[in-house]
Amino acid sequence: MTSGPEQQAEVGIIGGSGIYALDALTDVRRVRVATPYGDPSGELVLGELSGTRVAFVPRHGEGHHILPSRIPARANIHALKSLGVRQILAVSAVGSLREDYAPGDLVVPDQLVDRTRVDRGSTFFDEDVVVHVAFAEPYCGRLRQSLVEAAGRATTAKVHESGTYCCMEGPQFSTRAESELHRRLGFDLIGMTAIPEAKLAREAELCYASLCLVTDYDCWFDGHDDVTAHAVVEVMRRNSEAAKATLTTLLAKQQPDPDCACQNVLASSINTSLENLPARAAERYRVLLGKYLPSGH
Ligand SMILES: CSC[C@H]1O[C@H](OP(=O)(O)O)[C@H](O)[C@@H]1O
Ligand SMILES: Nc1ncnc2[nH]cnc12
Repeated sequence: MTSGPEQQAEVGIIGGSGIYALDALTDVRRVRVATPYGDPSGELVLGELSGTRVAFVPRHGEGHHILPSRIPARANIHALKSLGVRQILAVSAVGSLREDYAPGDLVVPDQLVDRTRVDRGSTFFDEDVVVHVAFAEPYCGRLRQSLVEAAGRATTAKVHESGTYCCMEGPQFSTRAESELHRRLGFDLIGMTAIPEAKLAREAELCYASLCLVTDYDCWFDGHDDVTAHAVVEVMRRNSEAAKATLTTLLAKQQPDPDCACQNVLASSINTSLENLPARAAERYRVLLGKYLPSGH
């Protein structure tokens, strides 16, 4: 683990489309963090927000050059964990699949459906150790509640307390038939990035919640323009202050809960005996499994 309090953070913030920096951070320093899973999306920005040590990473990289299928989510989450982060707040632009979730609204999703198609590196534990984490509730309930309250206090935007986020592969947006299908399947939001981020945060025993900004009605709604990338970024440009104000307000009050189930999930999830774990595996997984490794490792 990286040492020195100035190299540590309590909360990780992952920025999405339109959120490539946090201007309100003070005492800022940039760090390059190496991980067993390669390089994160870029340097991590360490700083203080509302008195909380924060580490920020824009998932698409600065200048938005990483497509959803190639986001190095394992490296991003591992890097945040190695800096001491216990909670992750993720920000995303999403399309809406229902009329009452309108562009400009904020949504804190409570459910997630994985409709990605390619291997995005969706587990840390891909050799020597087999882990099956519980994922019935993919987001941390406590952190979601804090986001909902903070958004209500910090903005005048409409805040929706729940929703099912469907993660598609992209990078192309949906056809009209797919958009209709997603609606009929009961999904509320469409995006391309919550998977594998949420799965990996759970495996890393981090509380994880997402603040979604509705940018469009995808392409199902007669009378509304079909989504384009430029339209998404333009709506984000107009509404990103609401997301940033929500984060600032949340961090002024939020305390990590060491007893949260998210932070102890591996206690009931590791199938492999760690007694005779090869040394190179212990090394690879030290940041993630440290507290479960037998002494001597
Ligand atoms: C720029 S439009 C499509 C792009 O926006 C969303 O990204 P993020 O979740 O990082 O805000 C969507 O998932 C796509 O990656
Ligand atoms: N309509 C849409 N589909 C997929 N990802 C999105 N991100 C923002 N709007 C989106």
